[in-house]
Formats: sequence, structure tokens, C-alpha cells
Amino acid sequence: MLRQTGCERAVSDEELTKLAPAHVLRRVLPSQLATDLLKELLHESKEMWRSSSWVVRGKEHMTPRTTAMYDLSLEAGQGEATKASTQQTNPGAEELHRPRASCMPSELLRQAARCIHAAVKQHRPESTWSPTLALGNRYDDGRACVGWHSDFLNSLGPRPIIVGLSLGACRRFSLRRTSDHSVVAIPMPHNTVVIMWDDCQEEWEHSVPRQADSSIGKHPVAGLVRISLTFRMARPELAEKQKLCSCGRPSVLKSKGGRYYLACSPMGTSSQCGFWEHCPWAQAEAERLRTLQRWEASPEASVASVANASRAESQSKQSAKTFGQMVLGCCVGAWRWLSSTASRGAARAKAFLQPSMQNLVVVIAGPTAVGKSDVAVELAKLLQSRGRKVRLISADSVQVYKGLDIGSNKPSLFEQEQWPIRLIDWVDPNRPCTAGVWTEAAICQVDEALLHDETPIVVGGSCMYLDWLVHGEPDAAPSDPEVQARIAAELQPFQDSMDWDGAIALLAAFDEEKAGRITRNNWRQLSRQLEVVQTQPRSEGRVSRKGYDMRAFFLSPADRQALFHRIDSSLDHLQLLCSVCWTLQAAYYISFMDG
Ligand SMILES: O=C(O)CCC(=O)C(=O)O
Ligand SMILES: [Fe+2]
Repeated sequence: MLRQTGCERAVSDEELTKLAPAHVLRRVLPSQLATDLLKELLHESKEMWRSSSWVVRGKEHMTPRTTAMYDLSLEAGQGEATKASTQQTNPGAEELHRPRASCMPSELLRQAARCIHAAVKQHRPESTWSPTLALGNRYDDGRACVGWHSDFLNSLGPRPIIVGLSLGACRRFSLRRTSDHSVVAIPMPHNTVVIMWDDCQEEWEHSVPRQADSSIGKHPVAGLVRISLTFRMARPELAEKQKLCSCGRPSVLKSKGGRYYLACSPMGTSSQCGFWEHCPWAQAEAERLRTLQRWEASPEASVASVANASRAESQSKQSAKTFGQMVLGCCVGAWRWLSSTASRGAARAKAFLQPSMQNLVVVIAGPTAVGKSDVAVELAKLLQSRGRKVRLISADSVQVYKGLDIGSNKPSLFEQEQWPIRLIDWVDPNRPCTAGVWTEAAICQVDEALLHDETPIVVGGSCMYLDWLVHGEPDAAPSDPEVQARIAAELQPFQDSMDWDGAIALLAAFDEEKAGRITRNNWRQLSRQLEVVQTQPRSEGRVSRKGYDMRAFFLSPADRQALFHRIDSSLDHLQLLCSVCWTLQAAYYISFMDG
């Protein structure tokens, strides 16, 4: 059991992994590298590392240790950081307001980073973590320490993996659970690594407590001095999310008990404004990462939950990206588990899953500009990297038309060359492409893909098309030109006087529910529905889609206003006008030729 605070208990490495989201690894660096790096850092830290200041109740304190940041993404000779410089702006610095020494990583430090990377990969093969920053801390003696804290997350984002390498004297590194203040203490002799996994900054705090010098395990070269390097992966794309607090300085992003918040920074000033607010984007990002990790860690669960969702349309209030990642996670999870069970020869599971993989049809739906194509391409890449062939199929009622290139958000020719997508540019603009025509073509594509052992990924925003593909088209009689002509004549006066309400009443007289579902002024849909209700259906239901394992996902934006803005700003109005003119001319020319 863990002890309450104050009664720190040293735990064995095995115990630690059960008690806290952390791992201790011994002798991770080759011993010569560890010694050489220690010597190098002892020298460098004496010259260049510095204390920072922070404020408690209005009083400024200097950190009882010296620190420096190493940016591993910089090549030697590149960037502003040089061996002896400090910077005003320090991309990975957590003490945001007082410049921290910023040093150029040596070849030894880079080698150490590679060892740390390999160690993390060994424990989490699917993790994309790789260190881009190393924060150095120098503790000269037992008074030098760092109090209980979780790390600032501004440059790392939510749920970071942070890996500490200890060199020199043996000090205690402690972890404290925020919910009950129970503490575990880890002795950290020279060349020991502690991996703080992604739960750690949410649920736990850490510290290097003060110690009597006599209780410190001296190192033959460093004596009482301990040097630590904490390796982190920066996420530069988060820079734009930084927010100023009320006193005009960048706020700090932190997490406590899984809640993400922004607060006035305690670093480098004697006045604080007390700013504090929840940070919804970080909360959502943490949730996305948690979900992704669940899928990655437990493919069986993801397969089970995909199986439950079979033939169901999944709707989510999470951001498109979040949901996209879930789609990727579950598909990849399903694929990974399938391959592993297949190779283990687990016949029962194989028999259960093999057909579903064979007949798997992935459907990715959602509104314009939500990121469907990106998700589809990412999924295609992932499946391909696992040796699975894929076929992308568009479900877009506008992209089907040749020449309608502007405003239809078609992928560029370059994109199409890289990821060919079927059912784009295959209908002349003067021929109507109905949901029935599209569904027939899509089923042909899906069948052909499955025949060639490819996984079809159908992606698009035309919901009726997708509805018919997934659930089967209504088993209605095919169009009858005579009925169509009669309906067209019936609708004409309403269209001439732009009387939509009068026209829709014609349909409501047959089927109020159907009438309620039609988009205002969609005359084509109205005319088709009038036709459907007036002709005898072949059956009450839908055409069966048995034999396919349809997995449909709906990407839904977290922020609709932001999505509208994105759509608006991506539209080139002038080009759209040209495209419309071209289409009208083409239609006029064709009808002229048709007589
Ligand atoms: O020195 C250590 O092991 C920990 C340092 C630390 O917690 C930090 O730099 O945030
Ligand atoms: Fe820390």
C-alpha cells in the first residue's frame, strides 16, 4: 500500500509500475556514455545553467537548482541557440518569462536521447513519442530540490510522456497522487531513467525533495552533485493556442486531477493577477489521446466495440479530429488484432473476424470541410502500411460531375494521383446523377474492391447516397417517364411562382413525414418523392445489403461556427462564378446540340 504524505516509501521498480503510471529503468545508457555525458554536463552546467525565479504569495524566490533547455531539433550550427547563449524567447521553456539558458545539445546528449527514445519504444511500440527537448537540472547538494509540481504543458500539450535521466549522485525522486496524497519514492542512482507516462501529469505530482547531504549516495566523479535531464516532445502546433492571462503575460497550461486549466504564471514576476480558467481545447485533446491510447492498447476491445457498431451510424459530439482518430484507432486496432490472432492460429477468433475483415466496408461521412478526406487518406495509409490494399470511393453528389471543379472541393489532380478516388468526374453535367445511379455505381466499386482483396473506404457528405449504400436503397419501382412528366407539369406552376409551401403540400397530402424531411427549394428531390409515393413500391423495405460488413462513421465538428468560417474562407467566389458560367454554357451548348 502507499503511505500518506510525509511517510515516503522507497519502492522496487516492479512495485512502482503497479502503483503509479511510471516506469524505472536502470543502466539505459551504455556506461561509458553515461560517464562522458555526466562529465560534459558537470562542466557545462557550472558555466551556463542558471536559476530561475518564481513567486509565492508575492515574494520572489530563486529556484534552488540551476537549469537549461536543450533543443534537440536543432542541428549543430543551426538556429539561435549556441553553446553559450541565453534567449529571450525559448520555445520549450516552461518558465515563460525569465529567459532560461538555452544550450546546443552535444553529440553525447543526442546519443543519450536516442537511447531514451529506444527505451520508450520498447515499452510502447505504437507510441509516436520522440524527444525534441531536454530540460537539464543541476542539484549541487541536499538543499537543492524541486518541490511538488506537475509540469507546465504549454509546449508539450496534454498527456505528455516525460522521461527523466539521472546522472551523478543518487537522490530520491518522488511521486504523489493528487487524489489522496499517497507518495512513492524512487531512489535514482547514476544512469537511471524514470518514465512518467501520460497519466502522470494529470493524476500525480513529482518532486526531488531536500535531503541531508549524509543521506545522498555520492558519485565517484560528481560527489554530491546530481544532474537530471528530462526529455520531452514539444508540439509546436500548439503555439497558436497560447493565451495571455489578465496581466498580459502568457498563461501556463496545467492539469490537476485530469482537469486542464490556464493560470497566471508564478514565474518571473512579483505580481500575479490570479487568472484561472478551464481550458476546453486541452480537455478535448486529452480525451482524444486517451481514446486513441485505449484503442492502441486494447485492440480486442476496439474490435468488440466495432463489431457492436456494425451497420450502425456512429454519431459523436466530439471534434472531427477526435472522431477521426477514433476511426483510425479502431480500424487499425481491428486490423492489428486480426493479424496477431491469425498468426497465433486462434481459429475461433479468426473464423469470427476473418469474414468481417474480408467484407469490411468503411464509410466516413460528415459535413463539408470537416476533414473526411484527411481521415480517409490517413486510414488508407495506415492500412496500406500493414499490407492491406485499399480503394477510396467518393460519395459526393457534386464531385461526380465532370468539369465542376470549383466549389465542389474536389481533391486536386496531384492529390488524386497520390490517392486515386473513384466516382469523381464520371458523369456529364447534363445527365442527372440520382442517388439510385450513384448507389449502383458505388456497389459495383465496392464489389470490385472486395473481389481484389482491397478494403473499400467510402468517403463523402451526400447523406442520402450513403444512407442508401449502408442501409440499402428503398425498394421502390424504377422511375416511370410518364409519371415523371405528369409530376413535372403539376409542379411547374408552383415553381414559376416560387411557391414552395404550396408544392410541398402536394407531398404532405401523401406522406407528411417525407415532406418534413425535404430541404426547402430542393425541387428535384420533391419531384422524385412525389413519384415514389405515387408508384407502387416493390416491397415496404430496403434492398438488402447482406454480405457486407458496413462500418459507418459520422464526423461531427465540435464548433459549427468555426467550420462555417473555414468553408467560407476556403471558397474562391470569383472562381466559383467562372465555374458556374462554364457549366451553364456547357449545358446550353448540349441542349442546343440535342435540338
Ligand atoms: O530532476 C528531476 O528528476 C526532476 C526535474 C523536474 O521535475 C522538472 O524539471 O520538471
Ligand atoms: Fe517536473
